[in-house]
Amino acid sequence: MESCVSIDSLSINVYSEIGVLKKVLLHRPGKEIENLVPDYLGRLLFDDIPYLKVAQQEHDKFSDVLRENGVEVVYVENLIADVLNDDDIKNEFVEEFLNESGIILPVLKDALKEYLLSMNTEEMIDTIIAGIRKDDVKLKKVNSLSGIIKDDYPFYLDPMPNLYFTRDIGASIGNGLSISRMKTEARRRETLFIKYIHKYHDLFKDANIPLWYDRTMPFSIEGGDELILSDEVMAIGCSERTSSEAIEILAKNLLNGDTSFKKILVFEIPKARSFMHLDTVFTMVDYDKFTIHSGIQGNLNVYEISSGSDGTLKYRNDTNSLENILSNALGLDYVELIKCGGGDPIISGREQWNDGSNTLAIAPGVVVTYERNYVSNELLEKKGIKVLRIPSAELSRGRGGPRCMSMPLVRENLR
Ligand SMILES: NC(=[NH2+])NCCC[C@H](N)C(=O)O
Repeated sequence: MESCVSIDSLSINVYSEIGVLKKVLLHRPGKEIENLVPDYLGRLLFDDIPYLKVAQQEHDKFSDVLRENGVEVVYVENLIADVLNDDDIKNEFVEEFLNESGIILPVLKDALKEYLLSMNTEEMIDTIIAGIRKDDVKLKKVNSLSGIIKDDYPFYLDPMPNLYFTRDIGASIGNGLSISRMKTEARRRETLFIKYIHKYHDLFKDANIPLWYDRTMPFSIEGGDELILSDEVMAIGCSERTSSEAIEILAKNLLNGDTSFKKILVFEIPKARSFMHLDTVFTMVDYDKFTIHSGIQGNLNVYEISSGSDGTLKYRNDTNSLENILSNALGLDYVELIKCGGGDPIISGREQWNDGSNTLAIAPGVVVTYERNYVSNELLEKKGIKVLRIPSAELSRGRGGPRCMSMPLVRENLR
């Protein structure tokens, strides 16, 4: 992908999983984590409650490691604050947000709107992410049955504790964007941030960024399933979160769009919480090296999608070994699959659960990982990979690792 445009001027440029990372979108976990309570953990997609203070320290360490390695870190909360400093856009956003939160009772909607709009923009964004408890807002007395009989659910607006997994809400693909349609109600509103940033932020609004998929489409797809193997090939997980219908729509738009992409490899993985996205079991760490969780190896079907000259999609079940499928796709003689936890059933079970296969490559052969997955980390080093470890006691409780916690916006193109 040679181009005469300076890469620093591009708002989105991602043609690989491993090209030098220049700019990335994160969210620093905040008060939303403290609104997690045992009764609603499952619905909010958590298994435990992280200790916020330590989770923030760990997240700051993550962003420090990225900055020390030349990556520009931008935060969702700051970009959306830039956008919502315009009063009309702020109104539009709050209105849409409340509608999507299922707030239909007019008296409640007015009260929440007034409550939110009484705050400064930054405070309002933090509150929207943290959730609004019922005892935060005083409602006008209304003479209605629903005003008298109350359920004991504590929130008017649910918290969004998963927002620190920015990977999932969208995916930069080439110079375009796929805005996710999240599978679960718990995460669906998160993608409003991406919608507004894409539509209104100065960094994006005039850049003519094509949308390969949009959040309003009816089938679910999440960024953790979208991997850019090269400037010609993507891998997409057909998983617990990403549907075959969504993959087809994205494939049609991308493969028939004005891009270099020619093929999508669809990895059909078991639909299970511990394998929720493809990147929980498979990530790229170097030109010819991948991490893999052995739990999927026997259970993997791979289909290739390409586009015919008339724009119709063609499908082929590729029954080769995964190594052969990947080396063919990348034009290499050989690729190596590095097993999470060395393939030992206990170690790999434990380390994969804590995202041992979820590496974030910041350059070919250089990855950020959780330090707790020490067996997988040492193995990566033995294979010549440079491993930058970050602390993860609290962050890992959300079931996502460094790749899940980052949405690359700009990577250098590979030579
Ligand atoms: N790309 C990923 N693997 N993301 C992990 C997301 C974890 C989050 N708790 C969820 O269930 O949605």
